[in-house]
Amino acid sequence: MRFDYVWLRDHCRSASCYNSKTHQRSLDTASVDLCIKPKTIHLDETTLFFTWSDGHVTRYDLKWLVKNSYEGQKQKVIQPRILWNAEIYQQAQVPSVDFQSFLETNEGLKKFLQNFLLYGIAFVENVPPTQEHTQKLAERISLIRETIYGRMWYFTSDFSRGDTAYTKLALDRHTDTTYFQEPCGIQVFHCLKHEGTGGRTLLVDGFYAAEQVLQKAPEEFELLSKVPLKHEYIEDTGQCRNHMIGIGPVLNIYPWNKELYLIRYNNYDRAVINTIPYDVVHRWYRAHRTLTAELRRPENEFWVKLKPGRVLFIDNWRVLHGRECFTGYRQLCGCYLTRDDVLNTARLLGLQA
Ligand SMILES: C[N+](C)(C)CCCC[C@H](N)C(=O)O
Ligand SMILES: O=C(O)CCC(=O)C(=O)O
Ligand SMILES: [Fe+2]
Repeated sequence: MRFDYVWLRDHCRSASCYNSKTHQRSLDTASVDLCIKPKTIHLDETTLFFTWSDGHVTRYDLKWLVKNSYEGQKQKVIQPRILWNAEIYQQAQVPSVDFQSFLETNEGLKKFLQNFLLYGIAFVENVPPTQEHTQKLAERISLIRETIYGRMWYFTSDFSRGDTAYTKLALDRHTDTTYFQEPCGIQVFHCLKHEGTGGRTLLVDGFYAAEQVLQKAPEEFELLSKVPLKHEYIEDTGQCRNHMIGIGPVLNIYPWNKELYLIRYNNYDRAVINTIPYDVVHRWYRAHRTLTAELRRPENEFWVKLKPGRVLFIDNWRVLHGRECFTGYRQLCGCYLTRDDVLNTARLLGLQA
């Protein structure tokens, strides 16, 4: 491990530099001389001591340094996951959590969140089929993210909004709200009614597909993670007028450990490509095709029929959803959740997130 002297001064946990009650830094980092060097360095069994030229002493527990070093972080993931195709997911026999235990016990909630974090999807069973009960579930783990679609939404094939979701047509796999600078973190679906045929939900682990691209064509994975492009939502129907634009690459990775954290994939809502130069755009289409081929492999498709009482939570930064075309009357309700607040709940229950 290697540590920079400014870094070592900046992270001093002495009472005058750091408030351990609020967990906030009191030291003004801008007042640290960028050429700072310790006057003396001393090491005992467990601790490293630095005395700076003004006499201030900084001490570091060696274990703390190991944990917080760049070299240490590089080997770790922020969020442990189990990547899946249909077979892996089905074999895992991930249990659903019951409505009562989800709402009333920390164990139920923790079990649910653990599965959700690992697989990017999770179900709650025996939920009374109403919008109010669905909202209760949502508010147990997070804050509802209000969007142009409302807070809790309730939709059927009435084309009340200028989007294909509000029809009976099939929808190919995609993530939602790619046209937001920060796409919604979690999507909640509860089918309250369906009298008719078809309408099954398709789920595909986008990170599993991306991992296959990384193995087969690493330069294509790299391109998809480097090249930013736009997604756009233009609505002009009746009272609803909206124009949203979101910019970012298809694959978003942390640079220090190359861990994927967000896939932005929606071929319907992808805007005109004008952010990729001529000499790159063809390679980008090739890379996009490779990813699409992985996402479309039948063995990666997990199909479920949503039923009243069974609420589905989808990690919209990871798992793509779609639907089969349908006939008859079909009513879906749900909402989006803010990702920060789901992760907050998970961390407070002791989960790594
Ligand atoms: C879920 N709800 C029906 C409210 C919204 C649908 C949004 C559909 C949009 N094309 C997208 O993929 O973001
Ligand atoms: O109707 C469905 O099952 C899902 C439609 C959809 O993709 C959405 O609402 O985001
Ligand atoms: Fe969608």
